[in-house]
Amino acid sequence: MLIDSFNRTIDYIRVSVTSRCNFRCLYCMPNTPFEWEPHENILSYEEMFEFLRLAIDEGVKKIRLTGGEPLLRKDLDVFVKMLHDYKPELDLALTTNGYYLKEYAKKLKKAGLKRVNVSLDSLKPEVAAKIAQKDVLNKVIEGILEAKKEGLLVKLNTVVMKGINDGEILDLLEWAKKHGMTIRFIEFMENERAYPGIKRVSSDEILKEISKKYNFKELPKDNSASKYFELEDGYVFGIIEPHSEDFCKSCNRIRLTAEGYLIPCLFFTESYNIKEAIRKGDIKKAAEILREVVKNKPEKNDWQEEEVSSRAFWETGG
Ligand SMILES: Nc1nc2c(ncn2[C@@H]2O[C@H](COP(=O)(O)OP(=O)(O)OP(=O)(O)O)[C@@H](O)[C@H]2O)c(=O)[nH]1
Ligand SMILES: C[S@@+](CC[C@H](N)C(=O)[O-])C[C@H]1O[C@@H](n2cnc3c(N)ncnc32)[C@H](O)[C@@H]1O
Ligand code: SF4
Ligand code: SF4
Repeated sequence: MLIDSFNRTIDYIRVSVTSRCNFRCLYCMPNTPFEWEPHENILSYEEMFEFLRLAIDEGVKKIRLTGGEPLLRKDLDVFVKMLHDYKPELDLALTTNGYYLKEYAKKLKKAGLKRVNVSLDSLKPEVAAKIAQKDVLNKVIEGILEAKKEGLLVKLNTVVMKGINDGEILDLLEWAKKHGMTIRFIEFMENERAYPGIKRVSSDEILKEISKKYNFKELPKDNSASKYFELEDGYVFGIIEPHSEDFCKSCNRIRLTAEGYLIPCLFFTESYNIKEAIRKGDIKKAAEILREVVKNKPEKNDWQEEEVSSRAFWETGG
């Protein structure tokens, strides 16, 4: 079992399979990064699997594939199948911008993927295009509906930004409700790479907007990043509020990047690399690094102190 210095059990790994993306979201990667890692620096699926097998044997129960845009990496379904076949009861999930989901949903489901979380920031084509800096809405919606049709459990993620999509909170909630999907509204996490003009909408403001039309009650919190709320008719939505004081108390996760960096926390730049150990077949060393990362997880992020992170979301996978 992996337990950190604050007695939190770490049983969730988010794996960024590629840093590349076909969107340029204002809150994440508004500009194309200076240069991409050369191919030889990227872990192969087999190398990632070697490490993840070790982590699973140490108690990891949930693996989420993310990016950049994970569906840009070839044969993602093959990787999903490797993980699923190793431990079918894994909570195996994907976070995607949805653009290529229509094509991939069936294959991913067949390979053993259970869940998919899709970013949906607006229902207005021109607003979605402003945020992603590309005309994306139709393809994203088609992808979401196809994933649902294939029997994947679908959640929606919305980063709420002042003056951009904060007028659509109720519309997005009602769209998600109509389609039987949970939506989570995310507080923008201030980041040096984001477009400078982006302003966060707080969880209180989001809840206030929803309360204009609905009564709801907060549900007991588990170790998910999200708080969940239930409307009177039983529909459940979520809020992800990393600026709140108790957000990190239930942290159960670390991150692995495509270049082999293990990252103790989304906010900080600290990282450790397992590539050399894995390429040498030195599993003992990789296990030592994994324990070191868990031991060095910080108690909490610095968004709570109104600081700005310099860690790129597209590398860590969010
Ligand atoms: N600050 C912070 N944000 C996180 C963390 N984990 C996820 N998020 C953010 O929460 C949002 C939703 O993340 P997802 O990729 O859907 O993953 P998840 O919330 O773990 O998904 P579920 O397993 O369905 O609960 C994204 O904006 C992530 O960047 C975390 O450990 N810290
Ligand atoms: C980095 S993306 C990678 C996966 C995929 N490309 C996507 O957009 O879903 C993972 C998550 O990070 C979120 N994210 C990126 N930058 C963020 C920021 N500055 N604040 C809050 N959430 C952010 C996205 O909304 C998405 O839910
Ligand atoms: S949030 Fe996802 S889709 Fe948007 S730029 Fe970042 S990695 Fe790409
Ligand atoms: S910000 Fe860091 S410590 Fe807090 S929940 Fe996220 S990864 Fe964990």
